Amino acid sequence: MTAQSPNLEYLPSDLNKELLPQHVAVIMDGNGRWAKRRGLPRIMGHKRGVDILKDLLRCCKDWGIKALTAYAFSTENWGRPQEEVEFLMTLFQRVLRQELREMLQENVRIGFVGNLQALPNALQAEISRSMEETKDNRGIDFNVATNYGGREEILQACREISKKVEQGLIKSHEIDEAIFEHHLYTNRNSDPDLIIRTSGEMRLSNFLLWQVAYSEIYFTDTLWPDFDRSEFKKALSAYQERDRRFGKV
Ligand SMILES: CC(C)=CCC/C(C)=C/CC/C(C)=C/COP(=O)(O)OP(=O)(O)O
Ligand SMILES: C=C(C)CCOP(=O)(O)OP(=O)(O)O
Ligand SMILES: [Mg+2]
Repeated sequence: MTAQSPNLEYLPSDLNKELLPQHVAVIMDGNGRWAKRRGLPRIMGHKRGVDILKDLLRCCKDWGIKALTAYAFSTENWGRPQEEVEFLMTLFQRVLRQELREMLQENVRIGFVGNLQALPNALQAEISRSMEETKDNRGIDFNVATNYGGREEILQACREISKKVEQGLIKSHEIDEAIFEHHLYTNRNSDPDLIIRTSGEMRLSNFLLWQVAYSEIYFTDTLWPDFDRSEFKKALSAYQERDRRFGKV
């Protein structure tokens, strides 16, 4: 996209630029199984998963996709062994620190969605810094869902709106989709056009429950650490075959 990108990746000629999703969301599942199959500790799958995510972000930006949202840690993932949780929190922090400069150069606007106050303080500080420093970038919106749960997001929106009703700032009959969406974590982007879940599981696992109302969903058996550009291209080709009717005929 940008003139200064030295290794700009062009959109494959068999994909239609006019029919690209504006917003892609990914459930990056299968890291643990990928590692296990290689006799490696699960965390090696997460490490490799970071490289895949970085490449996907670059690809989305080069191909003209406006927003990428990645599910990195669910509200239920706290139930994993403590050492895996700790590894993930440290990994998020380290990757943010290491990649910030490049994200600035690449015109990426970073966002985080989820209950961020419950994250370790050092990670919260890194999150605030990366969001602040990239806030004027417009190349692509990159949202990381961390300590994110769709149900929790809906509940906190209800609480915020109820408070405003109590304070007389909103009347209950005025609550509509626009007001509700304004109180969701994801309020800076339109709903995802395409949700991709890797690893063969066919469920949403509490991801973007409100926002997926009319998203196209693509499931693949490929594990996240193997989800390279050619896999992404397959997902986009499948998306371009879909007939999005939005309830109309
Ligand atoms: C900075 C940043 C955004 C980094 C992203 C790192 C990353 C790839 C996080 C995903 C973590 C996760 C719980 C993946 C699910 O695979 P799983 O562990 O459930 O795998 P399994 O289903 O095979 O057990
Ligand atoms: C990808 C992330 C961050 C969460 C969903 O994957 P999980 O592995 O936690 O989901 P379940 O298979 O347990 O539903
Ligand atoms: Mg999993």
